[in-house]
Amino acid sequence: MRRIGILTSGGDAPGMNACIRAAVRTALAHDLAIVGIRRGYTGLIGADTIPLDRAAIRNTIHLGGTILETSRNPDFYTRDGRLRAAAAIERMGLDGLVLIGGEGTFHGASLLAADADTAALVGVPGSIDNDVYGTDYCIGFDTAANCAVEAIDRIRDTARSHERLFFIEVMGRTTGFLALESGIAGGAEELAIPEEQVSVARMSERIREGFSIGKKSAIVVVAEGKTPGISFHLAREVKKHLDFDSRVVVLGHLQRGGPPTLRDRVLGSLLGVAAVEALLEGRSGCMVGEVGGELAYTPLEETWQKKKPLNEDLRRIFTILSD
Ligand SMILES: Nc1ncnc2c1ncn2[C@@H]1O[C@H](COP(=O)(O)OP(=O)(O)OP(=O)(O)O)[C@@H](O)[C@H]1O
Ligand SMILES: O=P(O)(O)OC[C@H]1O[C@](O)(CO)[C@@H](O)[C@@H]1O
Repeated sequence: MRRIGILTSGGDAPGMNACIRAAVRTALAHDLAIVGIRRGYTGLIGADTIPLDRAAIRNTIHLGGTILETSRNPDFYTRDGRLRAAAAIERMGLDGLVLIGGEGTFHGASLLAADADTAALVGVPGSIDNDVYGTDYCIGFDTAANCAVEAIDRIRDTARSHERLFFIEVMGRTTGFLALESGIAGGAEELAIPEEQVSVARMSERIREGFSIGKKSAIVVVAEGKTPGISFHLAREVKKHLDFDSRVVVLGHLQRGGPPTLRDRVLGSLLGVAAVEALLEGRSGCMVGEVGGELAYTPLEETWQKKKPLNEDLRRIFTILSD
C-alpha cells in the first residue's frame, strides 16, 4: 500500500471533513501518499484529484459539507461507467480507496469490485439518514437530528401559543431513524415513518384525545420517505378527521448543513483513522463502522443488502412517552 485516494459520495453529511482530516493525518503518519478525489464517483471516473497534505485539511474539523465535494453520478449505475472508474483508478496509481458515503455509494463500490480487479476499497458510513447496515450510527446523523430537535423546540413555542397541530417533515429516504430519535427528543405526539403503515384515523383520534386531556399543542414528526412534501398530503388527510388549526413545516436540506456536533466529529475522526489502518492491514471490500462501541468491519455487499432495523426499544418508548 503506497498511495491511496479518498472521496465523499451521495448526500453530504456533517462530520465528513473530520473523517477526511483523520484519514489524511493517519496516512501521512504512515508515509502513505493520499490524494483527494473531487465530487464522488463523478470525479473518480474523471480522475479529478486534489492534493491532500497537512495544509489542505487544517482547520476543517468544524466545517459542515465536504471539502472534497460530492455528487450523485448516473454513470456509475452502468458497468461501462464503473469500468471507466477502474481505469481511472489505475491511471491515478491508487492501491487503496476510502469511500465515505451511504448505502448507494457502497452498492456502487461493491459492483465496482465485482466488475474489475481494482484498488482495495474501504467504506466509511456517512449519511444523515443513518440507514447503513453495519454501524450503529453514520457520520452526520447526530448533527441532523440535533437540527431537527431544535426546529421542533422552536415550533413547539408557537404551536402552544396558538393551540395548533404541526406536521414537521424531516429527511429519511427509506427509514425513520431521524424522525424517531428527533421525535423522542422533541417530545412529539405522533410519528409517520416509511417502516410503518400510517392509520390517519388512529393518528387523528390520538391527537384529539391529547387536546381533550389538556395538551395545548401537537407535533407529528414525518419522515419524508421517497416523496419530499408528503406531510402536506398527510395534513390534508388528517383534516378530514380533525378540524384543528394545523400547519406544515418541511425542514429539508437545512438538516444537512451546519457545523458537526461533538459526536459526529468524534465518529468521523475514529472511522477516518480506522479506514486507513484497515487498508494498511490489507483489508478490502468492507465498510468500517461502530457497533456497540467497537469497530466493526462489514462486507460492502451486506451494507446495502441487509436492512438496518429501527431500534425497537426506542420505537416502543416513543409510544409510551407520546401519550
Ligand atoms: N445500485 C447502484 N449501482 C451502482 N451505483 C450506485 C448504485 N446506487 C448508488 N450508486 C452510486 O452511488 C452514488 C451515491 O448513491 P446515493 O445517491 O444513493 O447516495 P448514498 O450513498 O446512499 O448517500 P445518502 O444516504 O446521503 O443519499 C449514486 O449517485 C451512484 O453513482
Ligand atoms: O440532496 P438531494 O439529492 O436532494 O438528496 C436528498 C436525499 O438525501 C438524503 O438527505 C440523505 O443524504 C435523503 O434523506 C434525501 O432523500
